[in-house]
Amino acid sequence: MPVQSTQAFLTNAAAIHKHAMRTLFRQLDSLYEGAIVVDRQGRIAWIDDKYRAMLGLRDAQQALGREIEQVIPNSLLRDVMRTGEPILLDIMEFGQQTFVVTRLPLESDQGDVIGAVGFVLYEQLHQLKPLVAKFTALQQELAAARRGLAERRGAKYALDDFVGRSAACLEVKRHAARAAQLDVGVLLLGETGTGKEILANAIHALSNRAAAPFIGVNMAAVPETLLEAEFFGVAPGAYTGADRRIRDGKFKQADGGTLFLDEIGDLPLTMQSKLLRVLQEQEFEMLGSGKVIKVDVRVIAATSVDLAALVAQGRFRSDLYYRLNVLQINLPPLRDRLEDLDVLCDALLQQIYERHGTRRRSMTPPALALLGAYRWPGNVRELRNVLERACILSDSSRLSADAFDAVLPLTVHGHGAAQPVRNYAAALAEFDNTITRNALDATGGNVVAAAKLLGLSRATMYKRMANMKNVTP
Ligand SMILES: Nc1ncnc2c1ncn2[C@@H]1O[C@H](COP(=O)(O)OP(=O)(O)OP(=O)(O)O)[C@@H](O)[C@H]1O
Repeated sequence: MPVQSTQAFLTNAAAIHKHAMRTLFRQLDSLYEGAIVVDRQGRIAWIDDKYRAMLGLRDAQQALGREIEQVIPNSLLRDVMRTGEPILLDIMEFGQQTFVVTRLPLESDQGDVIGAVGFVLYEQLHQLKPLVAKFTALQQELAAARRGLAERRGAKYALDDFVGRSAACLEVKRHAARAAQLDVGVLLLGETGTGKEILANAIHALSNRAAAPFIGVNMAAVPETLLEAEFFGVAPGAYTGADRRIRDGKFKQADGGTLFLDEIGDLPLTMQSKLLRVLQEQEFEMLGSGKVIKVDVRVIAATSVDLAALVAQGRFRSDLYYRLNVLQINLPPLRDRLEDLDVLCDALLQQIYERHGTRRRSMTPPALALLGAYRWPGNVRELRNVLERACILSDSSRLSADAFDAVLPLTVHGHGAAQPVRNYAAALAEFDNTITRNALDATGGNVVAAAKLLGLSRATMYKRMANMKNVTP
């Protein structure tokens, strides 16, 4: 184009616009693979033959006048009318097919939205194929991850996993089965390693919430400053360093299911009132969002401390205590149900065999008698740990009392031999090491539980462990 006329053309903005629109519409007409129009009520007012054929409709009459979603379930044309905003490029699924679509609102001369038009683009579909393939693959991955998460979030144990046939154990199981029928707060009381988590899982699995998630939080393991975020989640950018994505809290994750609050006695007072509010109202605010989220969650709490004593000392809110304690189940320590030792050993040895794939083992009567003489401060968890180590150290398929010599803490063997006179500091350090190691053994390496057993804070426990490393080669 000569310079003169180009300039004339460029200065005439209205002409350019008109020309561009004519070109666009001419091209669009040959670009799209199908088109559909809905009226203000979201009913199909017009559909072209190409779109009709893609949707598998015999004639236009099968579509005209019907609600758009009845014909195209994933249509967003109604949203376009509601917002008045176009959706210029989107991927829409229709059965097994994936369409790349454009949606525009239709306006009257007065600017009122009177309907919407949707196009399926076709040239672009070809060009966007790698993108569509990636989108489909990502969607499949997401679905698989969601399925995996749901499985992992479900109950890990059933009532049969709570092993024992003593009267005390059967009583516990009877209470648990009853608790499953009632949608009320349950409080599980028992020393560390008595199976509180197993029982909480089992109650969930037997309840009519079984298909929904079972989510656990250990109050002793989450630092006080993080508890609120852990419970209620964090909105994107709620504070400096917060994730740009929403992080759901445990209440949201457990929606429809059961939330297991382990070591509830460690819940700080400030969080106790917040927890009480959620339990009463079944709603909470996600941190940094101000949005109220409604949930339907059943809470099972557990503790190894005397919660009633904490209430008496004013360290645990009595109203929260009553709310959690509608039904109480007391789990007996292992030393009070030693008649279960043989069935427990059988079940645990079977688990060890399944996990490690080594040979099947059984117990000799003297070995059982030796285990029966021990006090088991770490309860069934400690028993499992002791059996596991005996299996590693012994080649025999029948575990004799000897197999436990190097495994059981000193107390069970007694201190018969005369002890040499030693330097006081060295003896004290050795004593510290021994009880620290014993507590860790008793709890299967669980530092929080071991600190509890010794009546130490977590920080002191870590200090002891560090010292232990310094002394022990
Ligand atoms: N009744 C039981 N039957 C079979 N195994 C059990 C039983 N009780 C406990 N265990 C074993 O002990 C381990 C610890 O159990 P669990 O975590 O349920 O105890 P807990 O009371 O919740 O302990 P903590 O108070 O330390 O959290 C389990 O992994 C399981 O191997």
